Amino acid sequence: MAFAALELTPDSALDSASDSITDAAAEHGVPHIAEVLRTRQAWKAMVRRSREISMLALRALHDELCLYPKPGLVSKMDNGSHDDMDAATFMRSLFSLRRYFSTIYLAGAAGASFDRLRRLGIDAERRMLRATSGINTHRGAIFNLGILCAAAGRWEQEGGTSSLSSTVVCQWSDDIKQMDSVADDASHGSRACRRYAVGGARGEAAMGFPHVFDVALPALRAARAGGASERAARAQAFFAILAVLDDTNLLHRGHASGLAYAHRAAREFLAGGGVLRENWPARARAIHDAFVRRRLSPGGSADLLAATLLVDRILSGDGWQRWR
Ligand SMILES: CC(C)(COP(=O)(O)OP(=O)(O)OC[C@H]1O[C@@H](n2cnc3c(N)ncnc32)[C@H](O[C@H]2O[C@H](COP(=O)(O)OP(=O)(O)OP(=O)(O)O)[C@@H](O)[C@H]2O)[C@@H]1O)[C@@H](O)C(=O)NCCC(=O)NCCS
Ligand SMILES: Nc1ncnc2[nH]cnc12
Repeated sequence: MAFAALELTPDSALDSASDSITDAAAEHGVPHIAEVLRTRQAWKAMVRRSREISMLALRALHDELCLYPKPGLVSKMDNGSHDDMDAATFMRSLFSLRRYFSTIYLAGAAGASFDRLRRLGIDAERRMLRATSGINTHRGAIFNLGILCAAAGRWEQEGGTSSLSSTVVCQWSDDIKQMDSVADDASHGSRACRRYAVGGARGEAAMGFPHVFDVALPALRAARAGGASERAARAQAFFAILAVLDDTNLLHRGHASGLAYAHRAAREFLAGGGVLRENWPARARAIHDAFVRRRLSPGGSADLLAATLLVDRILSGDGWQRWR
């Protein structure tokens, strides 16, 4: 997938011209013009960084889609437990979000309220539904990765001193918890949260994404360190999430027994050596087929895998150009 087409031509020529004007203005005693130009330069750097973050979020969603086997879920190999969507649906959805992630990064950098983030998320969901003819592909991802992009904006503005997870909690946890009191009863997820007393996406975000930072990211990095391929490391991270997450999609479709079945299958896969076993793709494929037979689809686990791949790249300094 060449995201280069979406990458903007670096405006380094304009940057160097602007730098020389700034220096001249400062030298000849017109500091306010220099300050204006410096502010303009800082803003342009932030916009460039927001586009890098957007590309990282789109790559994370694309990498999640492409991972196979991924029990019950859509990939480019098959549609998993779904009759209403395929990989093309996810690709249309993913590209409809390219401006959303950069916008919400800038909103976070500017210290936006949760209400502002919420409105951006709702607008993004509207664009997603238009792109997918009404299919819910990434509603949870809009929420999960949107908050993490906003947190990245805030965190980078503050110099990266605290942690991304604590930035989510400090900035928006109370507001996210308040969402419960006005939850939309119509959604599968909010009904599952109430019926089974689980936190769902809101609970995960309000706690600073523990399944990303404390479960999946360590599993991803340990698998890489153990010599696993990138595909295998991503599969290991996915199964680590699936083994423990209260995924409301699993509860919605499979009820408590479906969630327990999914947890057990993932734990057995990991206990059997996970991806460090030679035949892991065959074992993962057997679990995928069993989920499809049961119509189970862990969409929340898929979202948190994408969130993990995004966070991994942000924390590893991945980006097209250093923005400062
Ligand atoms: C904040 C909301 C998104 C909360 O939505 P909801 O009330 O529905 O509650 P949840 O189910 O908890 O979350 C919604 C989606 O989040 C994913 N998810 C599920 N469990 C978890 C979890 N434990 N942690 C994190 N994320 C989780 C999941 O999304 C993915 O699955 C969907 C696709 O799968 P599918 O099976 O097709 O789903 P359905 O169509 O529902 O089922 P079928 O009909 O096919 O059987 C897809 O969305 C994936 O992303 C959950 O579905 C909501 O209140 C909201 O959007 N608020 C407004 C926006 C906002 O506040 N934004 C804040 C700033 S960005
Ligand atoms: N690959 C996928 N298949 C089904 N639902 C999903 N939700 C997020 N990613 C998904």
